[in-house]
Amino acid sequence: MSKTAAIIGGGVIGGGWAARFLLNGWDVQVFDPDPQAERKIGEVIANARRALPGLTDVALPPEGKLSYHATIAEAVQGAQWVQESVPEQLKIKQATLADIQSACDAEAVIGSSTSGFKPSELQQGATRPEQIMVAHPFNPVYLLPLVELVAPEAAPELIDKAKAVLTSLGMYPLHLKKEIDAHVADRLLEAVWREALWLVKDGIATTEEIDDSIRYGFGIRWAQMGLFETYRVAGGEAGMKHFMAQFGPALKWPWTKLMDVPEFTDELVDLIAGQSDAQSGMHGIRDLERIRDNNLVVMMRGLKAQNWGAGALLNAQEHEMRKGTVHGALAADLPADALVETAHRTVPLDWTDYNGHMTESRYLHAFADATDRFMEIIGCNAEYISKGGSYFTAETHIRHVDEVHAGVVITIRTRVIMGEGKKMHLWHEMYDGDRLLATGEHFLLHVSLETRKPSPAAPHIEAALVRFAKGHAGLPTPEGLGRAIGAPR
Ligand SMILES: NC(=O)C1=CN([C@@H]2O[C@H](COP(=O)(O)OP(=O)(O)OC[C@H]3O[C@@H](n4cnc5c(N)ncnc54)[C@H](O)[C@@H]3O)[C@@H](O)[C@H]2O)C=CC1
Ligand SMILES: C[N+](C)(C)CC(=O)CC(=O)[O-]
Repeated sequence: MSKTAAIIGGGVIGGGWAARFLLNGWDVQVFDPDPQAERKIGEVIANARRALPGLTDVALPPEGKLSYHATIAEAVQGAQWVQESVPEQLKIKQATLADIQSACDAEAVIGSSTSGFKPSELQQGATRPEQIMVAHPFNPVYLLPLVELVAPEAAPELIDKAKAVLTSLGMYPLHLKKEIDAHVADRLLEAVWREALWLVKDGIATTEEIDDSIRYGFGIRWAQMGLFETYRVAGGEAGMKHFMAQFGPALKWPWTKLMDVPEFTDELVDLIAGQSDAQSGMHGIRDLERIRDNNLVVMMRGLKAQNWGAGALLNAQEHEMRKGTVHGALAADLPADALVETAHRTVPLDWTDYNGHMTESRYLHAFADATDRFMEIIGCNAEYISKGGSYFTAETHIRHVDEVHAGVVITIRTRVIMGEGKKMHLWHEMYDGDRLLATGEHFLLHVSLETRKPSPAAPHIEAALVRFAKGHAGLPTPEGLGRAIGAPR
């Protein structure tokens, strides 16, 4: 069944939602009265196409279909998810939700992107209040996984459905059981924002100095452990109680201005905007978005390698994406006489270099991942390795045949040239569609991780390897096999 999302309001946040759904294979139907909406959403989606597909090491499904509609009633037709992202004004939101409910499927999830309104406020006057929930995302919606889901009155099945959809989009639904103004994350952000305004107004620090105090320090820390886990570590061996004993008294000192809000005068707005222009005005907004996205991709892929926080979420998404596909299959599920597809992934943003194409070390990275996947296929998986058997690479030869850029989906197909006893000789071919990009020839030895010396592979692994070696022996010899760099002497 095709999956359809309706995006009502396609500004910064609606555009981000449109990209998140579209790039995960959903059809997206947009309504926004702004005549510039199509252009603006197109620019957000273009940014998302650069950044999102390379986050995981498995390619996303083919993009869905994007369409623009003249009315809300038309846009919500057939949608299983309707996301409202109109301006943060209660009256506009309530009127929009009423229009949505008069035309949408009664089974659809209606999510509101509201940063601050409670579901009970949004639901006032609604025909089916229990269908409306807060689904508060974070900018950029196509990269950041968090969605605060607030729906105290919704049926548990609707919540489960909403969680399942968001998870399938690679998002992290944080289900809050109680409604409160500004939910949880914006309460925290608001406290920091308020304090920062005071610091500028009082002439203590500039916008740039405040940003530096975040991005060179606790901002990096928060991205991986949050507040409480970070402070637990800061308590040292004595832990959280010691931390609280040490810093608890400071709560009573005048370290914050709490609810004391600076008056929002033109002077303050000009002061902040002027300092912000001086700090960042040399970059256009789309440039800043791309800088932000590059940094987020690199950070999230770093966390992915650690299998931690937002990175662990990417690994879980990838695991689901592999299920039931050739990328989750094992030897017995695959024909012995055909090359084995060991990778199908998008070239991530951080794999390119100053020449504007995939940098050479990433060819080895991609081939090494393909070898790992082939090892998994023949049974040399994490469990087997934890018991002390594995393969070490003894020799590698890579040929760079053609260029490839970030965002391109590459496929690697693998052939066993020789596989018997301890020896495994693999030949990888990397393609963009039919275009050969590179080949990788790798010779590996099975080893004991205890002695660090070559050792026989377990019988089931050798059998799986031999099966492919025999099946592949009948295929034509690949061009370039066994080649060395023929330097004149
Ligand atoms: N900008 C941010 O950082 C975040 C905003 N939000 C929330 O998302 C919602 C939207 O905010 P933004 O995207 O930032 O605003 P925005 O101003 O960028 O976009 C709002 C869009 O709604 C359209 N619009 C206006 N009236 C409409 C109507 N009656 N029907 C359909 N579309 C209409 C406008 O043409 C515009 O494209 C707000 O509730 C906001 O609190 C949530 C998370 C972060
Ligand atoms: C400023 N804001 C309240 C609209 C911010 C959010 O709601 C979340 C975010 O992306 O920072």
